[in-house]
Amino acid sequence: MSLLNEILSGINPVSPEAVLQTQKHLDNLIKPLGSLGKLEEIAVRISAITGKRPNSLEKKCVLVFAADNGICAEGVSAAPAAITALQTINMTKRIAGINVLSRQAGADVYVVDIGVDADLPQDGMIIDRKIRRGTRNMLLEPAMTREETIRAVETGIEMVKDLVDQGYQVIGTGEMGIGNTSTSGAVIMSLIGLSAGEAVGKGAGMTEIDFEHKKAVLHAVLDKRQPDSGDPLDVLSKVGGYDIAGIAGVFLGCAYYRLPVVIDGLISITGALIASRLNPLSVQYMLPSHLSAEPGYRAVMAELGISPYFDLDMRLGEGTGCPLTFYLIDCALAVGREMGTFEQGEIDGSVLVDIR
Ligand SMILES: O=C(O)c1ccc[n+]([C@@H]2O[C@H](COP(=O)([O-])O)[C@@H](O)[C@H]2O)c1
Ligand SMILES: Cc1cc2nc[nH]c2cc1C
Repeated sequence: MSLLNEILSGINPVSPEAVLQTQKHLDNLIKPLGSLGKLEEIAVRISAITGKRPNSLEKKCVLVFAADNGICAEGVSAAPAAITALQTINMTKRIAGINVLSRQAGADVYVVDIGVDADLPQDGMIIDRKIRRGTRNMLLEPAMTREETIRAVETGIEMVKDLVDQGYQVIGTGEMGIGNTSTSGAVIMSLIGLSAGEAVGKGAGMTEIDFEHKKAVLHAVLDKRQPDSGDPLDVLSKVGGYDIAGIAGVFLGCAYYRLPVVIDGLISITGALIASRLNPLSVQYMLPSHLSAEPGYRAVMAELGISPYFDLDMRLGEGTGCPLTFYLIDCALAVGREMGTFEQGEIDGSVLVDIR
C-alpha cells in the first residue's frame, strides 16, 4: 500500500471521552460557566486530540513549504517570482515575519524547499525536498503530474513523522510562493464551486486592473483544465501547487499521528480543504488561527465547520497566524492546569446559571 493510502486509512476520530472530561473540569473552575469562551473550546479540542488531560504543548514549530508557480508567467502576481527564492533564504536568516512571530511564541521554524525554481544554498538551513523547479503553467498544461502531486503530499506526511520523532507536539502550516493565492484560488473554485471573485483577492498586492486580469486567468485555467471536483488529487495536480500539496500532507500526517495542527491563511486552508476531502476525520485535528483577508478563506472555513479565533487584517502568509495561535493554546492549557476549582475558591458553583 502507498504511504498516502496507509495514512488515509489509519486516521481515527478524536476522543469523545476526553471532550466530556475536559468540559466537566472547565465547568468546575472558578468562573461563570463557559466564560472563557474560545479558550475553553481550544482546551477541549487539544484534550480530544491528545486523548488526555491535563495538557502542555511545549515543543512547537511552523513548517514552511516554499515553491514556485508556473502560472506567474501569466501576470497573476505583481510581485516578481524571484521573491520566492529570496524570501525563502531570508527565512533561514531568521529575519522574515514568520521568524519574528515564532520567536515570540517560542516556536521553531523549518523551511522546506518542495519546488522553488532556483538552486538554493545547500547550507543545511533549508530542508531540500525539491520535486521540481516550480509547477508548469496551468493555463497551458496541468501544473503537476499525479505522481508528483502524491509525492508532494507524502513529503508533508514524512515531515510530520520526522517532527513527531523529534518530540514536537503541535505544528503550524506555512508557505512561501509568489502566485500561490492564484493556485489556491483555482483549487477552491474547483472544489467548492466559487467564482474567482469569491475565491481570491489581491494576494501580495496588485492594482485593480491586474486583479481583473488575475480573475480572468483563473476562469480560463478552469475552463482549460476541467479538474474533476470529485477527485481532490486531480484538482490539486491540475491547478494546485507543490506547497499546497505538502501542506495537505501535513494535515493528514498530524491527524494520523494525533497531533494538533494549525491553519494559517488562504494557501494553508486550501491544503486543509484537500486533506478534508481525502479524509474528513482530519478536520478534527485542525485548529484555525486568523481570518485571512482573501475572500475564499471564509467559504473554506464554513465547509470545514470551524471559525477563526481572531481577525488582525493579516495577509502575509508564511504561517504567521500559527505562532499567535500557539500563544492562545498555551493560555488555554494553562487555564486547565492552573485555575482553582469552586471548592478551592470556596464558591458555591451550583447557584450559577448556564447561559451557553
Ligand atoms: O495566506 C494568505 O492568506 C496570503 C494572502 C496574501 C498573500 N500571501 C502570500 O503572498 C504570496 C502570494 O501572493 P500572490 O499575490 O503572489 O499570489 C505568497 O508568498 C503568500 O505567502 C498569503
Ligand atoms: C516581500 C514578500 C514577502 C512575502 N512573504 C510571503 N509572501 C510574500 C510576498 C512578498 C512580496
